[in-house]
Amino acid sequence: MKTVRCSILGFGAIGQGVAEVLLMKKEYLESIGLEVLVVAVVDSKGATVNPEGVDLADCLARKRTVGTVAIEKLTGVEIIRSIAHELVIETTPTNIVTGGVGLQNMFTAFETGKDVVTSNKGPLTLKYRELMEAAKAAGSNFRFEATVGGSMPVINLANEVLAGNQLKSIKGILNGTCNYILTRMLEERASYKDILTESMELGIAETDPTYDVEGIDTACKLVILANAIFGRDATYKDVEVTGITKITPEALEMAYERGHVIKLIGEVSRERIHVAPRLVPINHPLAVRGILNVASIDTELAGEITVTGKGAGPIETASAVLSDLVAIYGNR
Ligand SMILES: NC(=O)c1ccc[n+]([C@@H]2O[C@H](COP(=O)([O-])OP(=O)(O)OC[C@H]3O[C@@H](n4cnc5c(N)ncnc54)[C@H](O)[C@@H]3O)[C@@H](O)[C@H]2O)c1
Ligand SMILES: N[C@@H](CCO)C(=O)O
Ligand code: NA
Repeated sequence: MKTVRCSILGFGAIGQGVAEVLLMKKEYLESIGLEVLVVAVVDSKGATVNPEGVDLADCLARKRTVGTVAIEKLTGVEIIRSIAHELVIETTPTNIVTGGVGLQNMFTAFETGKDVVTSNKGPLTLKYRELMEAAKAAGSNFRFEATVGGSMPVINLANEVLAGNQLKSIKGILNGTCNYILTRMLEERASYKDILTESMELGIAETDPTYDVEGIDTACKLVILANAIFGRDATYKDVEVTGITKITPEALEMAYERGHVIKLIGEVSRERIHVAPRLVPINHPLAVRGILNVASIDTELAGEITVTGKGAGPIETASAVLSDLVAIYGNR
């Protein structure tokens, strides 16, 4: 049995989803020879630490009742430096202005030779090249399938499953919150404000939901795809961005009467990165509903390959974190 010691930095919707999935998948992980021991859980107020393994069920219960896991006043960086472990699971909020605490966590993880699996888009949007170089210099694994499309495989699909195939573009819906809002505004005439509030309660919206509705979140994901799949050196400023805040129920209904839905469509190629609301025919493969994401990958050898799946949500996103963890440590 191989023991993988890890920290979970950020214990909101996704950090808690990861904890639940690690509890659910304990037997499966053992069946492939892995014992995953969480040695520290950190939120904005502090940490729970145990080098022998924290009690995840207790952390989840305390987070729900008391609102924090803080027992010790330790930050992510302090945990990374002081507690022996192999893997940092980084799920703090996305911040595309400074990279947030996630950027420091990731650089410190690589500095100390640790692997990183993350759902946090900020650091990858701002400093992709620097992070890759730091990971490479340290000989660390760095995987981030959860950053784009949540549970929907796209980064590993493009780079691993489709290896050798030159890719021309990726086009699709990469924000679950916007798709949920647009779907329910059209189908139930629900109010924009109510659905946005519900999205926050469901744990699918960003910590700052303007990131979702202004198209910023989709832009970040396109930057990650541009860098990770198309070999570009892009940052947020390379993206043309329009969000969904000006879409009215009347516009959605008028489009529908003419056989179309309005979707927030992102597209990335070697030449251009852009996101904006676009008309999509009702029966088109990109016309997915609710929190679903979809990505159409235009390939050199295989034509278009389209995937769809839940783009947000704690357990769904944790499924991508789990697959990255297994890809690093499992004997597949
Ligand atoms: N919610 C989703 O469906 C989803 C899906 C894919 C990716 N993501 C990304 O995953 C990350 C987490 O999203 P979330 O929905 O869980 O956000 P959230 O706001 O629910 O949780 C963020 C957590 O980070 C903690 N935190 C804040 N500042 C911190 C600090 N300085 N040190 C330690 N912890 C700190 C908060 O206490 C909270 O526990 C974000 O980067 C987001 O973009 C979210
Ligand atoms: N807020 C994001 C989470 C997934 O990255 C969304 O709604 O798609
Ligand atoms: Na994904």
